[in-house]
Amino acid sequence: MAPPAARLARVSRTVSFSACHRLHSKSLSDEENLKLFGKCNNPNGHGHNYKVIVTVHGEIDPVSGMVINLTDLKEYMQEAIMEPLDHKNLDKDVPYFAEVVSTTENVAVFIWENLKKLLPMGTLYKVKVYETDQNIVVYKGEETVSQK
Ligand SMILES: Nc1nc2c(c(=O)[nH]1)N=C([C@H](O)[C@H](O)COP(=O)(O)OP(=O)(O)OP(=O)(O)O)CN2
Ligand SMILES: [Zn+2]
Repeated sequence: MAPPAARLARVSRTVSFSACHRLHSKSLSDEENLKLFGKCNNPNGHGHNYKVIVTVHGEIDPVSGMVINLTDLKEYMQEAIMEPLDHKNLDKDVPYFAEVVSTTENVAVFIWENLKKLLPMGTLYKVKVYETDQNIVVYKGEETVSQK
């Protein structure tokens, strides 16, 4: 008789962190930055209470009944999200954002790359970042093929 089919599931966990930032691109003049980013280019920055939902996918282990132990996922999210980002000035305290504009898109990529290093290979499925209740970014690790 055929063995029972493995069941695939997605598991999510949420964290919230507070941070401030300023939208400013080093590739643009001060005037261009102000025109592009408006109030978000305020030199002294502004703050958000970000919410992040991380989703992992994989087979439900028949012995443990888990795709991933949520206690482990909590620790990975602490290391990948809370420690580098919570109560930080993204642009000044997080080296990644010294050269990368601290948009929510790039915050999602930063979190993805950090988590990918910690999670079992191929299990990270989605990073969803709420900058506000209205402004939401989803990143699933996609890249375009380099033209270089
Ligand atoms: N594509 C993106 N656009 C913008 C981002 C971003 O991360 N990605 N970020 C901002 C600013 O950070 C800003 O804080 C958001 O401003 P706004 O849309 O005005 O949202 P608010 O909640 O401050 O204003 P409401 O009017 O209450 O919605 C801008 N653009
Ligand atoms: Zn902002």
